[in-house]
Amino acid sequence: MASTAPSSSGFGKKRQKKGQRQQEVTNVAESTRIRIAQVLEQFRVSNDEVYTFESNLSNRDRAAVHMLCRKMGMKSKSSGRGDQRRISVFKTKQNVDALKGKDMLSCFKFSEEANDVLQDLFTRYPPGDGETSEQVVGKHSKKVDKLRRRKDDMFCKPAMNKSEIAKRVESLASRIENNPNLRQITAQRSKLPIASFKDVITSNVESNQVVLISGETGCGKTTQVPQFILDHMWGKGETCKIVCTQPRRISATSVSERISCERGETVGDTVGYKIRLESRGGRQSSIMFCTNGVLLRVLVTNGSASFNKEAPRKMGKDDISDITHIIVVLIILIFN
Ligand SMILES: Nc1ncnc2c1ncn2[C@@H]1O[C@H](COP(=O)(O)OP(=O)(O)OP(=O)(O)O)[C@@H](O)[C@H]1O
Repeated sequence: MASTAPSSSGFGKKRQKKGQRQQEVTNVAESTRIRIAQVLEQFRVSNDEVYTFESNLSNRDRAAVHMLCRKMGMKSKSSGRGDQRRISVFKTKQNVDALKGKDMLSCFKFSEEANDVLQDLFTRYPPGDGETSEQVVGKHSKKVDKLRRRKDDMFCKPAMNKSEIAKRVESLASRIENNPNLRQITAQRSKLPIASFKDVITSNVESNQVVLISGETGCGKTTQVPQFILDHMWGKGETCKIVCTQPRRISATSVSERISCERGETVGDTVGYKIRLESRGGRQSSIMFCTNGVLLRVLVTNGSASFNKEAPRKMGKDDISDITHIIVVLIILIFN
């Protein structure tokens, strides 16, 4: 429980001030917070060292900038008086270093300890995604490496330009218009509880690295969220690769079938899957369903190619560097 008792100590005052700031930030309109986050993110990935906001920000907006800056590991300072008060944002050395290595962002780095745990886990239980244990821990030939690399383009972004994306969007709209069955499915989709959260979800996904979505069973998390993101990206004329994990192989295949059906397509077109011994779609699929094991293996082997010393795998970054969104299913059970 938060204490509201006044305190004369410096620490108490600091905490009080922090609490006030947090309160001010929660009072800032969501659209303003998103806009500020976008401006800060653009600055963070730019080569600029300082960014100064216009003097038209209110006290609350500036408080939001301070808070978001701290969250993003940057520094901020206000200067000037009255109407001329402005807030400037500065990068720290860590930001600059991270930026220098931004090509490496898609590579997951594990601590020594985590590497040991994962190595042990994968040696005992090699992830089953179609390879036999022998292939995972056994000898590795250049030929197998080459073949695997070619096969793994299913995690690459579809190569589509703006006009191809526009054609896809138009073709979906005309399929819905001309097919009564699809029209009915589309009408049902628009009545799902998650439908009214489409914009909130896409704007949050846009301005945050991690977004947690929780909703009742059947509200539409699994089938709708990947499509919200896809339609949003296509709406901007951008291609994407959305990888969604499912706890079971059967759910990975059935959900990809369901979403394909909702779009009047067959599996392997816009939506595909990759599970043990089987896959549909590939590079051309913008949404890929796979088991947690498949994704983990791809992330781990790319994050640390020499992670398993017995079987150094040089898969190259191509496997994951194209993934724009990862949707992981978390099942949280609440017992009363
Ligand atoms: N194969 C299917 N055939 C017909 N309707 C389906 C099918 N799969 C899903 N639906 C419909 O789509 C709705 C949304 O399902 P979805 O799986 O996206 O919900 P969810 O929020 O992910 O549920 P859960 O938390 O149980 O995974 C369901 O209410 C159901 O009516």
